[in-house]
Amino acid sequence: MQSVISISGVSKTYASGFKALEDINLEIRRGEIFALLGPNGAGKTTLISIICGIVNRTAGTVLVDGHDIGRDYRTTRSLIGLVPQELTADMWETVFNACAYSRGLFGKSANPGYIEKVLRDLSLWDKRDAKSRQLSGGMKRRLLIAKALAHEPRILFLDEPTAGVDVELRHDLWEMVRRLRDDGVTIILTTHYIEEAEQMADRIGIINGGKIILVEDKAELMRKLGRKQLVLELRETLSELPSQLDRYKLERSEDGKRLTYIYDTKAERPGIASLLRDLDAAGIGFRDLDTEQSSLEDIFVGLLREKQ
Ligand SMILES: Nc1ncnc2c1ncn2[C@@H]1O[C@H](COP(=O)(O)OP(=O)(O)OP(=O)(O)O)[C@@H](O)[C@H]1O
Repeated sequence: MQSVISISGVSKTYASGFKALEDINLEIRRGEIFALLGPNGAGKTTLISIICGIVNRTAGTVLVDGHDIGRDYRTTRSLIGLVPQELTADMWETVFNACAYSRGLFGKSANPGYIEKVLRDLSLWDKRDAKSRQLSGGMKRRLLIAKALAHEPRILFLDEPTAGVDVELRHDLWEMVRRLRDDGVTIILTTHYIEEAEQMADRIGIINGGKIILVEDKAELMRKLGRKQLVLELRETLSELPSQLDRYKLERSEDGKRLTYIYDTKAERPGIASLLRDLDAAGIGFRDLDTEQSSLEDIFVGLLREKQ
């Protein structure tokens, strides 16, 4: 698939001397939902800000739809809609006018019908004459999205779109993002909510300490690293694991009351049946058992630990 954003060799050292990004190479595919996942301070906002031309890079190149962000700033910026992390809105402007004004900033001719559609999609039409300061926090966030969409961008950046929003709005946003993607808009979202990446993304990039440590199809990532664990609550405390169980690489809890078996869900023989038989043969009884799918969170935490 063709890249809509090509980032090569991008580094950023802030004036303070802090190196926020180091040699970032990343291709964003046209029409995908790409989640940039990373802990606080990883460099997500810095990277987005560079692509949007808000922060200058120290080294490297960024092409947006084939245009250089330095040389063709006006073109690249007009292709992009940015929903910032912080709630900033022109307090005195009405919802409708704020959107119409945003559109005008990009030199697009007025199109009240389009603005109406955006506001309706975001359930803001009823509030079109309200001033921003009269909106609730969730509505302000919707307004930021409406403003970012007002000039019909082909690429939408959402920086922590659901930080501090309620579950309902979060699901509304996810639905809207999917609709935009269906219309051919490329979406890049940053998040540290793993659930968000898991729910939404086609591909996931993990960034930590200013470096991209992994980029992968979400499904592939979950498949490759997706493991399940079986936890057995033992009937009696086990002080030592009998050697005939070695091949299962069981993990014994410190208090000896629990055994954990990690298995690959894709394996032809995950080995559960034989484990239970062998436990029985070894005289180890259990009173309860539970299985857990390792989530993207486990994968993420595991990866960060590995890279440290
Ligand atoms: N203007 C600045 N001057 C100096 N350092 C900065 C500046 N802006 C950001 N940084 C530092 O760069 C690093 C990356 O910040 P950035 O905001 O890109 O992280 P982030 O991944 O978006 O974090 P969060 O999830 O908390 O939003 C942080 O250590 C931050 O303190």
